[in-house]
Amino acid sequence: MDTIIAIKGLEKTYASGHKALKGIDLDIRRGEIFALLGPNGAGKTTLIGAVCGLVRPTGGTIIADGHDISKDFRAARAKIGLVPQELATDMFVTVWNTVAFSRGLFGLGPNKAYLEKILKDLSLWDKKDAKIATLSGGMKRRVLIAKALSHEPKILFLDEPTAGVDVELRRDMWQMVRRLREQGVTIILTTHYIEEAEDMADRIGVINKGEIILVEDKTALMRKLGRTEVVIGLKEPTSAAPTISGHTPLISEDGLTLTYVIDGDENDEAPADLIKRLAQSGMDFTSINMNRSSLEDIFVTLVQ
Ligand SMILES: Nc1ncnc2c1ncn2[C@@H]1O[C@H](COP(=O)(O)OP(=O)(O)OP(=O)(O)O)[C@@H](O)[C@H]1O
Repeated sequence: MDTIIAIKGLEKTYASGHKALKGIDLDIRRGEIFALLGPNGAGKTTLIGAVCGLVRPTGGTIIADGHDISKDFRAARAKIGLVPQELATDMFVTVWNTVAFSRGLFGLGPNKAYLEKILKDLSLWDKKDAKIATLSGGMKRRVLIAKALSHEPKILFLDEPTAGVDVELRRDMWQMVRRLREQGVTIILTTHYIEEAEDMADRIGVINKGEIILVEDKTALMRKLGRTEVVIGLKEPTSAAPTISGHTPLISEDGLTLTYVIDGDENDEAPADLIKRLAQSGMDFTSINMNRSSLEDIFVTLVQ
């Protein structure tokens, strides 16, 4: 497996004495989309900050594309683009100039064709001469992304990219993320919108109280921890719940609803099989509902 970021024993204790990262070990694979999930205050921003050189770790090592962040910072940082949560500076500069300036910070010469392409991809081209202060919140977000991409990074961090963003920008953003991945860029994102991680990510990491509690392939995670509830509405109340293929249902108080729970690691056909057998048993049912647990359910269970 080709690792692009290797984090070992990473610790951060703030001056306040708060331990925000407690010995993080994490490998990010080249070319993947990795979603880092965690509740408020879990340490996501601190972890990203440490990799991007904004937070000075108090222990451990970070290697980004072969460069040690603390010993070889400039070379490591040149590989990384960061889309932070907020735009801090540059209010009176034009879109074009701020993006070109960001590129220059990495010692790269101007590349008009490249900058034009990213501005066009982000629907910012017609705003290229507008001052940042005159842009809407969504447009400012697009500028942040353009700045992060200005030096052609191999690794892109997106910290809560879609918080407070409208539907159109969210869609554009994910299209762009997919395009970048196709070009071989590795993407690490944090999000509170778990359905986005479910849609986009190849792997999921969960951080809680400064510790990584799980890193898993998304599909494997859904399979392992996800479950399906088959809810059967009955015509007549029952008190005797039929056990089918080893599954004993929960019976509602009125005896009219049976809920069978099928674990995620069972056969894909298990729910259909169960329904067929119920029908064969002669039971008279009026409705069938299937609820699959989402990544959100899995996440809440894990963090609890
Ligand atoms: N500069 C700082 N000084 C002291 N404590 C800090 C500092 N920055 C962050 N913390 C604390 O470290 C912990 C981790 O914060 P961090 O911002 O990394 O969490 P997060 O997972 O990004 O949270 P959120 O989802 O709310 O953005 C929190 O308890 C926070 O209060």
